[in-house]
Amino acid sequence: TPKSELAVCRYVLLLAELEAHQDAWPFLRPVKLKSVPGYKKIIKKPMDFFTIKEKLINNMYLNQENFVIDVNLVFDNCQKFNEDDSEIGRAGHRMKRFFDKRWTELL
Ligand SMILES: Cc1ncccc1N[C@H]1CCCS(=O)(=O)C1
Repeated sequence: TPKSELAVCRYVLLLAELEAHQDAWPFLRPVKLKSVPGYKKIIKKPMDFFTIKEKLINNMYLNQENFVIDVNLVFDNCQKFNEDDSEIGRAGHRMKRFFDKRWTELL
């Protein structure tokens, strides 16, 4: 339906903007569980922008809520594992602020 097509445009556009952001580098691919000690044990549901894109392409987001849930999972995992005052922690806060602003602007 036209409504859902417009909704999909919103996810696709926003995902592209997230991936293009200068602070996106920690979130572009799944965290390497073998090279980040503790991550596998501490973070129960890893998520990243590439995985979100694959789910979008495979039509796994039945509604926009599930898309927002996965995006927020990226940032919640980041806040859980990384100090606020760290390179990746700060990038996560900046990316979350950017996403929240753009998602609202595109409403
Ligand atoms: C988001 C996150 N949280 C905790 C640890 C690491 C990461 N991201 C890594 C992703 C692979 C490249 S990197 O290793 O530089 C950064």
